[in-house]
Amino acid sequence: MTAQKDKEKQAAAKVAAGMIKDGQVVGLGTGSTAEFVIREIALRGLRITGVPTSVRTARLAVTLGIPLADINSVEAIDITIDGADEFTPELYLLKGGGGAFLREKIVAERTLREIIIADSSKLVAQLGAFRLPIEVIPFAQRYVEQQLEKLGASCLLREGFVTDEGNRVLDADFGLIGDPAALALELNNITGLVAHGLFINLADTVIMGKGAEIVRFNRHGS
Ligand SMILES: O=C(CO)[C@H](O)[C@H](O)COP(=O)(O)O
Repeated sequence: MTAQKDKEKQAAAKVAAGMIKDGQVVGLGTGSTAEFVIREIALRGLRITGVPTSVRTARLAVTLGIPLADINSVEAIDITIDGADEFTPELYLLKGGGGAFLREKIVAERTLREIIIADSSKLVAQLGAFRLPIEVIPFAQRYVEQQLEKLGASCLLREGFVTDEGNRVLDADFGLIGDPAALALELNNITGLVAHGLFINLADTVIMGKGAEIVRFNRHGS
């Protein structure tokens, strides 16, 4: 199963790498799927400047000889390739299994094209089988938990995990999420909640490996 998933991830990564042009500023995602595209960029000798979404990704890129830029030194990011834990055909994403979703979301907000690559297990009709990651500043942990409980979630603290920004992650179970856009707005209003893993209207395209095929999903109007 894992071998099949890896083949699908790799096939999607190859297609995504083919969308990158020399000279571009490229957002580099985090996770096992994103790793395939980072390796593919190095393998093809693409002359890009990478903007990493995590310390983990930065380390991998440096090891592979990919030049990096600080996000605050670039005016725009041409294209970003990242993974997701779940996505719907409408291109709502649930991200953050790897805990890098705050930086991933900032990079996604700043990129001209957000491309998500995935194996076929990530496609769902409704988000929420995967717990929703929520990044909180340590001081607000209990307060945010209480607010999430009021919204119907049960939370698990990701034990022993600290984000690249020094924060904690709560993995929240909301059950299946009927209206991700509405939930995202509610979460955005909680003080001390730094980021959540719902990506609404951020992905332009999902490239999914499915067996020997590649299936593309495009956001309406993008
Ligand atoms: O959001 C993420 C990290 O914060 C990853 O994209 C997501 O967890 C998917 O990971 P993988 O490609 O290993 O399945």
